[in-house]
Amino acid sequence: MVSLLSHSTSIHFTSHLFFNSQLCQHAHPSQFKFRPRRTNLSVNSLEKNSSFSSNTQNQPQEPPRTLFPGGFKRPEIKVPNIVLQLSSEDVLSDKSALDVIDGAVKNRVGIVVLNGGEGSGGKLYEAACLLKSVIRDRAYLMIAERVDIAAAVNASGVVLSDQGLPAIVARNAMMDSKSEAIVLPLVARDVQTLNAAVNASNFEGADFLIYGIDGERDHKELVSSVFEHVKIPIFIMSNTCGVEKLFNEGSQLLKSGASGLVISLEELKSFGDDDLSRLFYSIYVPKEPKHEKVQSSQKIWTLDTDNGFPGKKRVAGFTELEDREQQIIEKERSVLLEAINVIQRAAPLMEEVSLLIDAVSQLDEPFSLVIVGEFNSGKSTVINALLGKKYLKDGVVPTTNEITFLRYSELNPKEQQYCERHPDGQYICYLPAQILKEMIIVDTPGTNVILQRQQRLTEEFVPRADLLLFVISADRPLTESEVAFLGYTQQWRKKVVFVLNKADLYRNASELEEAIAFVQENAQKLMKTEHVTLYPISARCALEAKLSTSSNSLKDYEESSMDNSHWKISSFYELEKFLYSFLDGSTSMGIERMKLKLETPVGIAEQLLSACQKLVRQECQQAKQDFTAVNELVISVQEYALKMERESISWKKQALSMIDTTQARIVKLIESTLRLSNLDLATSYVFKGEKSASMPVASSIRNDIINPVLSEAQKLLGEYMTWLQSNNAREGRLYKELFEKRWPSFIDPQKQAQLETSELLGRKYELSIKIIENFSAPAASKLFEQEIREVFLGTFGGLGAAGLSASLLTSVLPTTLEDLLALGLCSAGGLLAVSNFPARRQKVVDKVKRIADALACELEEAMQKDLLETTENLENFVKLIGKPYQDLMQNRLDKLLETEDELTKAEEKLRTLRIEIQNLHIS
Ligand SMILES: Nc1nc2c(ncn2[C@@H]2O[C@H](COP(=O)(O)OP(=O)(O)OP(=O)(O)O)[C@@H](O)[C@H]2O)c(=O)[nH]1
Repeated sequence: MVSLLSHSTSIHFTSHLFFNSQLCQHAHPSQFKFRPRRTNLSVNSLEKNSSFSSNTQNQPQEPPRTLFPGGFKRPEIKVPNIVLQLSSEDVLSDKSALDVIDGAVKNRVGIVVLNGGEGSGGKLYEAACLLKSVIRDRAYLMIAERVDIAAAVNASGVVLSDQGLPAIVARNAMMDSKSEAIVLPLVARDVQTLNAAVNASNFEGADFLIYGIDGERDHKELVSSVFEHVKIPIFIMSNTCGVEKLFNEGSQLLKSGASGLVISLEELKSFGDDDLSRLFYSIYVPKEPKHEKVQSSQKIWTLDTDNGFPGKKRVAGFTELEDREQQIIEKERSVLLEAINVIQRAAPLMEEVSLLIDAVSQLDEPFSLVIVGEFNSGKSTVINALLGKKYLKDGVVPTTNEITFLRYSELNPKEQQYCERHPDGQYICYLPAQILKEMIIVDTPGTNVILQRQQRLTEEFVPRADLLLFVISADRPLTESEVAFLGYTQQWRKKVVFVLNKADLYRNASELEEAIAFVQENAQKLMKTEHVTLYPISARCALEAKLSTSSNSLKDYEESSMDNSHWKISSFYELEKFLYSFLDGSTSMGIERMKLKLETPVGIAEQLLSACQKLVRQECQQAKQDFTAVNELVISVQEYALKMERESISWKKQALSMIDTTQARIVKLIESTLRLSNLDLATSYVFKGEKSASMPVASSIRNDIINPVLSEAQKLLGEYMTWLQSNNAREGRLYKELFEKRWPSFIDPQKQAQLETSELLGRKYELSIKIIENFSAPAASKLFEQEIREVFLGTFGGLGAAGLSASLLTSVLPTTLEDLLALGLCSAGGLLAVSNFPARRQKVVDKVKRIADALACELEEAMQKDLLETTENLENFVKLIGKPYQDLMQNRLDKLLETEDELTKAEEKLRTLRIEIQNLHIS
């Protein structure tokens, strides 16, 4: 099984090893993962996407969800592990239960199964919700039988009983409800018999089994048959009572091959953490010295395996090149580690980086030949034929359910092979076959199967392959789904060797030639190459031929195949020759192998880096747009200022017209007062001079004109200020909301709280109101009175009574001109003085106008200042709230550009490395 997690953590049993499925569903927009940012796939489209079904090409192309073709990743189950089985009553009525579970998922328990018990669906749901909130993503939460509840609480999967739903139905229903999820749901079976176990694992594609045993007999059956036939993890549920007994039984079962125990809440409470640790460690034995024989009775799970392959580490290759290869490996390791670093920084949620981490950890491993093809195409038979013995099972229905590594080991003569499930989940078989001395052969589950888990396993493994042996069955040469799968392998730029198997099915040579031409022609087109390596073979015949010879050594077989002129055998020999030549470092093929091996991680790194580049480029673009947008938003406040300026004109007009009207009224009053005919007034001024009482005109100016207009002006300016402030506050709020809505992730609540609009936009100056407040009506009226008095005095002071009496005549005459005429007639002596009267009066009028104009000017200026201060206030406010956004965006942009640069440098280093690998040659 492919491990997508760091091997450095491989031996820890519990929580942190679990794939963080929740994480997958909540990608931060600024952080990339190959996640369904936009996908909202229906079940149908999921199904279409999930396998290379024959109609794949006719479907509208969805952008890929991940680099894996189906867009899904399998959840991984770490073994050994503890499954905690609970009922809803356990969760709902036992108050201490949640604390115990919380502690357990932190340490030892990796899977929690919730049974309905006697409770209703409602109770089960309630218990599931509680459990989910406690467990979070630290362990898998599985619900027994109820797919609906599992989906509703976003559980990791379901456990089905023997009589429960078919696994595929349950899986599809879960996927339907989690259409955004990238991780496939888990489906487990609760079984009691060997048949049910085999059925669930091999035909249903269950992810793991819970196997209930009852007593000694069951125990023996388990060891002898179930563990032999079933490769998926098996967790044992025993009815043994007592902690000590359970402990002993558990440790024996673990040693025999069980993946873990199923325990109840009661048992969990009585087992301490230490007991559980002891239980797991009891199955480990000290690491055997390399090269020593592996005893099947004593499975070894070494604690210090730092990669997926326990066993000896060696690099195949011809001596002359070994040093050079080793040098390149060392350089490659450092370049790749750097690339991993950059990728993890550029796209922290890109889980595919685990492919590269795995590939780096396997740099020292032997070459891997990975056999792929549709189910039933004869992959296992091809491998058996290569190995010279029927090590792997074959059959007409899908038989390979796990990625199986075949590695070399010299076993004792009685033993054929020894297989074990590595804690990382990989299935490894050690065989004494010659060809494995130089390469690891990897058997994969067939593609185009109804069992999605198997399909995913193979897809996930493809990037790690050094060479793919693509087995095509002669009875269906190059199906549409094979074409799609081939396309996927090319996405990873894999070298592919084609095998047209079951060639014995053709009736004659011309049929065979036709099929070869067909496959070759299409493969050339698909792989866009002139040269396609294709071997038509009959693995079955080749195996039979090998088995019929006394020894399975290459030499014997060679002789036997030479004797046998039949092409069915000789063609297989050709394939074998090709593979062996591949292993010989002294030949160009051997160099080719070395290059392929070295290029595998480079290819993965290139893919990931280019995906990262694309992502970072997109983010950069987005960041630039955001940066421009935020700057534009800050600047846009100037438009608001202009708009306010425009609208303030009408306010100013109103205020000025008030002054104008007042001035006109005062002028009118002055004109009507300053008349020669206004004898009473004149007399009173002339005779009483300064001592005369306040004139009625003055109080009229003050009380009837200025005072009312002042209060009116105050009201108007108050409204003006309110208009300014409310517009400002509204606009400020709008800006604040705009920033927050548009870039919600940038908000720092603490800082934001300090930026309350009311405070920043509150009233401060109100100059225009002050101008009016400072305008004193008594002072103004006094001034006017003074002026009027002076006019009278200046006119009549020197005339005496005669002049004045003459003016009596005029008291009935209405106009000033008439006044003058009358005066002129009456007293030529007073003419000069009196004739100045209109000019004096005009002076007063002018003075009034001047005062009014000055006031108007002052007020307009103050109103303008108020306006500017308010809009500036808003501008400053917008600048202030925009600043953190501008800074953050600038920062983000700088970081992205830096990351882009780092990615480019990493790509350049990879390019150089690739060239160095390409330049490897036999000296
Ligand atoms: N006629 C003929 N049958 C073959 C040949 N090779 C394999 N078969 C048969 O094809 C069937 C499938 O073979 P397997 O080797 O199990 O195929 P597989 O690809 O490993 O199948 P999965 O593991 O299920 O993917 C078996 O019945 C084999 O006996 C061959 O060369 N000729």
